[in-house]
Amino acid sequence: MSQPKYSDTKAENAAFEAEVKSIENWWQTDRQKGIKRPYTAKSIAALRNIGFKVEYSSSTQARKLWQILNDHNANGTYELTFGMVDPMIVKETAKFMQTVYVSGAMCGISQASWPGEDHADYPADLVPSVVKRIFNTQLFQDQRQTQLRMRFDEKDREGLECIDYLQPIVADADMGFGTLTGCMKAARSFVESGVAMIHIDDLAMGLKKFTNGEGRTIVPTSEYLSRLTTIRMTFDVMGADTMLLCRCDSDNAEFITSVLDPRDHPYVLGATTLIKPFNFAVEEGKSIGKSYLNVKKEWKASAGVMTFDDAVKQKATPEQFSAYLAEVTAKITPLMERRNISKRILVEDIVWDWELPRTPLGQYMWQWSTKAVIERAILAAPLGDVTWSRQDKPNKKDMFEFHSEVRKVFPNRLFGFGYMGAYDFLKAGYTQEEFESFPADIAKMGVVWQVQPVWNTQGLSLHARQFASRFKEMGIAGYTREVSKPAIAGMATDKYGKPTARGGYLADAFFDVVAGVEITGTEATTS
Ligand SMILES: C[C@](O)(C(=O)O)[C@H](CC(=O)O)C(=O)O
Repeated sequence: MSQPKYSDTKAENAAFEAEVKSIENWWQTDRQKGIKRPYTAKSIAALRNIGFKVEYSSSTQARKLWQILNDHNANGTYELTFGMVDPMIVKETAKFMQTVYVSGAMCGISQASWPGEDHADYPADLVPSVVKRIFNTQLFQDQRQTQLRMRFDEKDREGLECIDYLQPIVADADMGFGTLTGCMKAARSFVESGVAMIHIDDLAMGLKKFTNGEGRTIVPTSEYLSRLTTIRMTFDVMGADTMLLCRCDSDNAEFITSVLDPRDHPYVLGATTLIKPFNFAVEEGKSIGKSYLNVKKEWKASAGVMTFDDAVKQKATPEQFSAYLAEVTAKITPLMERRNISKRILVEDIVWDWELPRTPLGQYMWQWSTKAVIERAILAAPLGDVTWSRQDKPNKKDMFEFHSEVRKVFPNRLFGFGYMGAYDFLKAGYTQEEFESFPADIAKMGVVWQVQPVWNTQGLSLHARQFASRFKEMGIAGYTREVSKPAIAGMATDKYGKPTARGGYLADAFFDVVAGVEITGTEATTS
């Protein structure tokens, strides 16, 4: 019979109390102390493998990233990186980039066994598996470099490049893969992959549209906060310092899945003329061959679609409306109370119905605003380490307002920002100079981690297309001239002048060590 884990319940209590204390102490560290949890250290301890501490590489990488981003924040500078999925490309960027980004969209299109658009419909461990491959390659390249360097004596080593291959990896955790337990498992896989930071957003699963003119669909604030809490709880249970980037996709969102959270009520759209439901209008439109978008536009106009507050404003005098606003903004005011307050002040019922505009997929219509995005980001911030408001297109006013308002509440907040592939700064009203200085300008507001996520489908595709066409023309002789010779010339070489790209000497070193041959210093050979 095996030994029981504890000699008696007193020993068990002592081990449990020690675990609680160690969590409390950990939460006081510089890295952790800014996070506000809605649960206790005791609850986390009660979910742990007590007395069995695993130190994850993810924590090491997260602490490194935390330092990098805080240094940028202190200096008003920034890290600008791009999306990568191929470990060998990551290796080449190590000399120039401090971080690596693994994009969900790029994994979905190029790494899943069945490719697709950015729906996060691939297996939940796909992005972690890409991160793991990249992280293992980083370790390998670092090990290869150690082996190469240790073959030289100290003086000769001075002329050899010495690269930090272990750039922290930031990865896309999309919407958290559905259920609470799904979200937990995804977070666990990310930690085990060696990731430094993941981002999670407030989008609804399965409702992303790309080209049909429909906007994004978000989940209620409460669901977004539970996703973030689930991730944070998983990190805490694992004892991982992994960073959490709270991405908010409410900018330009058009729909919300549910109206259960009163914090969302001011932004839900309702009909002020009680016509037939939008759903019916869509069916009728279909039967006579009208496009969905036209039906939507016409229906919204006939139904007088607006927020409840706008419906009140339309009926109230300016004094009545100010009195109404003063009451409803004093605290979280659900729709029912908004109705009662407006009725008391205006002495009439406001005709307004948020069920009529529901779409054939059940979404409620939503009026996005920077204020709504700011409110979400502020609620989310204490659970995470970095904030990112994803924008459909660059917008000067929103950029400034968002970051400065969040900073009024969290003065030292770190932000991330993604440059979507189709962004056109000049069309969005920026001058060329403003565009050039944009990354540095937003860094001054705390936007310290910046990314171009979709380089794979732009830069890499462009290079591949150009190379394929050139290869067709020049053949293998041209390849040697234009590709292999310059590539080899650019590689670090071993002490005998051989290029070191794939680390053949590392492979051989394992054999040498087993055979008792010394592999360091001037006696080493690299044959
Ligand atoms: C950043 C992003 O989440 C990604 O998966 O790379 C995408 C990128 C894109 O679709 O342009 C996103 O911004 O939603």
